[in-house]
Amino acid sequence: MFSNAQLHQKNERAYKKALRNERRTAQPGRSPDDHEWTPFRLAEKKYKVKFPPPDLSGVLDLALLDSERDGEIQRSAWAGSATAQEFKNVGTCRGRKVYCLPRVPGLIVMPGHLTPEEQRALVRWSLCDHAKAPNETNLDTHYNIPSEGIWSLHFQCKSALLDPSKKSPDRISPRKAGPSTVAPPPGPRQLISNTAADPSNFCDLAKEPKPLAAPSPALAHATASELLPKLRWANIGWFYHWGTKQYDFSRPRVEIGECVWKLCTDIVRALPWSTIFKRPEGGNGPLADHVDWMSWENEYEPDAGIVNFYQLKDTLMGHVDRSEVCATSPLVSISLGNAAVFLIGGHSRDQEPTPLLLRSGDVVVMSGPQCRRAYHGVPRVLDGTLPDHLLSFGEDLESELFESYLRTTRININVRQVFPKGFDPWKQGASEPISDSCSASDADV
Ligand SMILES: O=C(O)CCC(=O)C(=O)O
Ligand SMILES: [Fe+2]
Repeated sequence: MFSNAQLHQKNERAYKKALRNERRTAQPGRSPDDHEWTPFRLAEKKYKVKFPPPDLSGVLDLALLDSERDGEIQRSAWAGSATAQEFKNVGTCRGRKVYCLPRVPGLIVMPGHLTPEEQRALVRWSLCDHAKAPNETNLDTHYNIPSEGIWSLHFQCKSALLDPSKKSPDRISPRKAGPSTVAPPPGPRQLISNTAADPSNFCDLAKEPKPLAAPSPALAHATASELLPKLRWANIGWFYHWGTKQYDFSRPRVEIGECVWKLCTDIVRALPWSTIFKRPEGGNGPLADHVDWMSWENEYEPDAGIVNFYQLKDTLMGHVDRSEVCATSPLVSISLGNAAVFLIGGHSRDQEPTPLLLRSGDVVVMSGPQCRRAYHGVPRVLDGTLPDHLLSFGEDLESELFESYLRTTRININVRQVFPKGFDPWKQGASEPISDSCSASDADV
């Protein structure tokens, strides 16, 4: 087995062997000519390529500015460049530096914003506290996941392996399609482009039927440890309906975990908004006058979101988060675990995206009308980039399980505000939430 570092060195035997393999297995003529792809798709393709490893010299890697992170960067074979893209320091937030990218007004990057302790606490929160009922995960569409949640059951499976006096939990049964479930269309998952929500169409979108997704047919019983790598997302706050890509306001919102709610509100209150949205010297620069940043300090109220769990092979295709009625208020995005290439472009895929390297503990905020409705995606999770502080949870079994899970994982906590302050969905005609039962929705299992 060759190491990741060897696959990055052109004169290594491993590199040459992998290159020969790649040439043998490449299937010429399968993809359309490059000129048929939009600049966003081209960038996705570039960073997805497994071998030869993509060149990250055009990827802005702001961790390189921080000498405290030298070790973390040098231990992995991946690094971007601190000069790849234009950026400016616009002040501090909670004592850490804040950067903006002039190419994407409203995009805020805070490298290394979270301490190692905060990162470990958020990993625990994501897996132990959050990825379970009443929050929905992608696994719920297909399996009857017991209420303890997938992480606790995985822990019980592993404990039973080490201690024969402990009983291993029963295998998890697959769900059966019900009379009201709707099978997803055959073939690869459709990229449905949903209507952008706004206060004027909210009522119609809220009334659209949101049927339950049908489970995949013929799934076998499985252990929690077998299913854990298939955990892909856990819902936060208002329930999201994947079939229509709209929120389902007929289901009551689950409170956001206190630690995440507080972290996001502290960040939004402490950001130097007047500098971030300052019009460039002497001009009618691109920053619109109507950006409502002055109200965010008091009116920011996160109420929805998602925790994304990426295994090393997973990607998130370019998309726009347009289901929130409020199209400007800050979206807070927290990266944990392995690093990734994040692409952010403009309002169409025709605009070439800016690539950023996001590492564990980095926080990105997407705010204002240009950035909140910009195309963005994650074409690559970078293997071997887990920082040491996520390999030191402790000495007990659960700590070991966190460490081994994280070696192949990136977690992203993505927190949003659906409604502008003062907008009352029930006065607009949305049906009141009816029950607190946990239904299942479309998922990649
Ligand atoms: O994983 C990320 O950094 C971005 C996630 C994202 O864009 C989303 O959940 O909509
Ligand atoms: Fe997104």
